[in-house]
Amino acid sequence: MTAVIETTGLTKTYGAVRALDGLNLSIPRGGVYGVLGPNGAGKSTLFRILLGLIRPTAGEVRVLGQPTGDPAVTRRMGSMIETPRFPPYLTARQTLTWLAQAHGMAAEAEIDRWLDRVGLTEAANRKVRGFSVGMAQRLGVAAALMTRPDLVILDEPTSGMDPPGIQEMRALIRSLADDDGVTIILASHQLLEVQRVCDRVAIMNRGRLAAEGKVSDLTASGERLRLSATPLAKIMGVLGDRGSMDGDAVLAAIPRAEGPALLRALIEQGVDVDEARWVGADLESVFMTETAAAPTGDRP
Ligand SMILES: Nc1ncnc2c1ncn2[C@@H]1O[C@H](COP(=O)(O)OP(=O)(O)OP(=O)(O)O)[C@@H](O)[C@H]1O
Repeated sequence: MTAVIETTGLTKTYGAVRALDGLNLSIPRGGVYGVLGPNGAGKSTLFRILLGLIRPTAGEVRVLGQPTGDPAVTRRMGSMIETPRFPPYLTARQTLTWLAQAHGMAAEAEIDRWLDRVGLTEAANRKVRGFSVGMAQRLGVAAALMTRPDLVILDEPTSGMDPPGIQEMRALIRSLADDDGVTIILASHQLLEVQRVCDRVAIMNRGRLAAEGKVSDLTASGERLRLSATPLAKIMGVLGDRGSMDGDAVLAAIPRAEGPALLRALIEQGVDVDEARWVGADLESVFMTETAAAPTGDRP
C-alpha cells in the first residue's frame, strides 16, 4: 500500500492547547479517505499542516513522499478549506479562468468541462456574489480540481448544501476517485455521507488517532444479531448484559459463531423467534464509541 500521507508523532500546540498530540497516520493512495472527529479533534490543524500553511511543533510529515511546503508537492495538491471565498464581482467562469491563468493552464473547454462536472453550467455567467453556500462549495471543488492534482483535501465539502447538492457532490467525489484516480481526503461531520462515500476513515479524538480502517471493517466490528421475538423477558434473561433494546426488537452483542447456539438456547427457553438477522453498526455508533472519552464541543 503506497501512502500519500505519512505522519509520525505529529504534534501541534497553540499555547496550552495540543491540537495534534503525536498523531501517527498513514493514508493510502487512491480512493476516498475520511478524517472524522468531534469539534476540536485537530482535523483542520492536520489539513493546514499537510497543505504547508502552518508548521508542526514536533513530529514528521510526508505528503506524496516529500516534506510539506515543497512547491513540487504543492502543485500536485488541490484543496478546499472551509467555504471558499472568491471575488464577488467575478462570474463562475471568470473565476475559473482567472485561477487557470494564475496556474498557467487550462483551455476554455477545460473550464466548461469543470463547470459542467460540478453542476454550475447554468450559473456559469452569474456573479459569485449571488451564489448560495452550496454553489460556492461546488465552485471551490472545481477550483481545487482544475489543476488536475493527484491529491485533493476537502474540509466539509457538503456543508451548507441541500440533499440534491449533497448527492451530486457524493457522485462527483466518487467519480474523481474511481474514474480520474485522484486521492480524495475529506473531513466531515456528516457521518452517513462519510459512510456512503469513503473507503477508509480515520477517527481522531483530542489530536490523536482513535480508530482507523476500512469503513466496512469498522462497521462490521460492531455487528449485532437483531431478534424480533417474544417474550422479551426470557430473551433478556438468556442474553444478560449482551442484550439491548432496539425499538421492539433486541440486539444481541455476540460473535457470529455463537448465533446458532443462541437461537437454540432461545427456542429451548420457549422463545418465539419471528426474525433474526445480523446488522452492522453504522459509522455514527462507531464514532460515538471511539470518541466517548471526549466531551462534545470545542476543547478549552
Ligand atoms: N490558530 C489557533 N490558535 C489557537 N488555538 C487553535 C488555533 N487553531 C486551532 N486551535 C485549537 O486547536 C484545537 C484543534 O482545532 P481544529 O480546528 O484543528 O479542530 P477540528 O477537528 O478541525 O474542529 P472542527 O470540527 O470544529 O472544525 C481546538 O482546541 C482549537 O480551538
